[in-house]
Amino acid sequence: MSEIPLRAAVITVSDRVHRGVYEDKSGPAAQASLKELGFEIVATVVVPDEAPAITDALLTWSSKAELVVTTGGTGCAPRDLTPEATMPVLERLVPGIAEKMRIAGSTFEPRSWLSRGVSGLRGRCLIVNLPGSPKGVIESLDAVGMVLIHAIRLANGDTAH
Ligand SMILES: Nc1ncnc2c1ncn2[C@@H]1O[C@H](COP(=O)(O)OP(=O)(O)OP(=O)(O)O)[C@@H](O)[C@H]1O
Ligand SMILES: Nc1nc2c(c(=O)[nH]1)N[C@H]1C(S)=C(S)[C@@H](COP(=O)(O)O)O[C@H]1N2
Repeated sequence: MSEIPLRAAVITVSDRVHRGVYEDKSGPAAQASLKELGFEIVATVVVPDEAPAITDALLTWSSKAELVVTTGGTGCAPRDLTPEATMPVLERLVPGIAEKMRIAGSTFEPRSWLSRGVSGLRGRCLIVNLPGSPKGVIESLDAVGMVLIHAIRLANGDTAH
């Protein structure tokens, strides 16, 4: 078993959750799926659909975890800008993870193609944008769970295949 810790931070991007209009169900859904994959959840954060807040949270937690996932704000609505706030933080893209999530999602929800989420690496940390709905979170993590872990092991120097 690899010695690499599997610490994950979950960032919920939602104006309405941030304002308390409704309870965050997507963040807890991500936590549950990640725990099943063997991750320790080191942070759960809620931020509005504001680029500085999203970018700051990514910068903070990418230095303290091997995986940071965001949920929400990946769509085409005017305030959906999570991908745009994520790109400046990434050093290397891992586009296949986002592509696989969209392809897998399309079997459940044809509108999965409208998630503009990105995925990539900052140092040894893998960052992945998930869609905002709890259903989208679960479906997406189910589709890429093991791929995430392999990517993290490689990024952290465990290159055994
Ligand atoms: N964190 C969340 N918890 C529970 N439900 C959510 C969450 N994010 C999204 N959803 C559900 O998915 C739907 C579409 O996602 P959308 O991105 O519009 O929500 P949102 O990010 O909370 O929106 P906004 O940022 O405008 O408040 C929402 O109407 C809601 O039903
Ligand atoms: N697997 C999966 N992906 C999904 C969905 C879903 O239900 N399941 N919802 C789609 C919808 S309806 C939208 S609008 C986009 C963007 O959602 P977001 O803006 O909440 O991130 O995610 C898409 N991706």
